[in-house]
Amino acid sequence: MKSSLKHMVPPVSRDRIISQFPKWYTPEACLQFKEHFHAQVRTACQQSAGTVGLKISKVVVVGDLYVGKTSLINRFCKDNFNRDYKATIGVDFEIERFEIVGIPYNLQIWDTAGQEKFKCIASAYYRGAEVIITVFDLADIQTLDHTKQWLEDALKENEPDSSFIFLVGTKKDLVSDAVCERTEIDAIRFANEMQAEYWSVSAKTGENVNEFFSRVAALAFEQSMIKELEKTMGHMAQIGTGNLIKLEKNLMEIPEGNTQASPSCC
Ligand SMILES: Nc1nc2c(ncn2[C@@H]2O[C@H](COP(=O)(O)OP(=O)(O)OP(=O)(O)O)[C@@H](O)[C@H]2O)c(=O)[nH]1
Repeated sequence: MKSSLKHMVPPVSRDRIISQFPKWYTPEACLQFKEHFHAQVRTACQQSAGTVGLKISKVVVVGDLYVGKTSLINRFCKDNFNRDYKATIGVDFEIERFEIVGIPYNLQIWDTAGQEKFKCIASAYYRGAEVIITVFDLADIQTLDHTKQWLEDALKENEPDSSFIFLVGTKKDLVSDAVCERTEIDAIRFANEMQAEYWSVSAKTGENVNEFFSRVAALAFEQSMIKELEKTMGHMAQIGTGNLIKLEKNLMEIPEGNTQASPSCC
């Protein structure tokens, strides 16, 4: 059995540096099509590099038991893979360090138990998730059917439209390309209904795992920077006049190519 909350002190690891906006897996189910960080975010990062405090975003990973949630996280955070199954008891978490456009940034990744008997413990940790990752097994199509329920449960604990949602098919190494392509058609339909971005990955081979988490980190980081800039702009408007000025356009509405700054599906 995997222990719950076993390490309160995260292991020291090297920062993962992201300077370009990582690409989506498929344009048919992607949250944002842009190729660059938002201009205002880039400028703010350059101006404040070395002076801002550490930023952190919470990620929760949910899905049926045995779909490979722990393996996905372990492949990314520890670059290892264990063939033996050890059920997660309740929850566990890892912290992964990034440097995005010069700013230090952490993802706090919560691994939750898929077993029914641990569900009430795990669901207590859903709150405040900037990212919800719903996982299914590409080799077990039934687990895809259950992802909507997992997402619904996680969304109940969070403010509406406050989280980026990802749908991830695991164990890509276990299915042929033809089966993977067929399953992806259903998965992409699910992802669109869930307003999620879709990825197929393998924890065993590592295929798409780093690319996927880089995408998660970049989207969550940019979103948190935009929120902070909006707060600062609102604050400056208040200081400037002594009265509350309602900003006509907020940063989220500034068009930049086909950027979608809010967590919604294209
Ligand atoms: N071939 C293959 N096996 C995988 C992959 N990912 C996970 N597995 C195997 O699937 C089994 C379940 O993996 P876990 O990561 O423990 O599943 P989980 O979703 O965390 O399960 P719970 O903790 O019970 O919720 C293990 O035996 C893993 O070795 C993968 O990408 N490829």
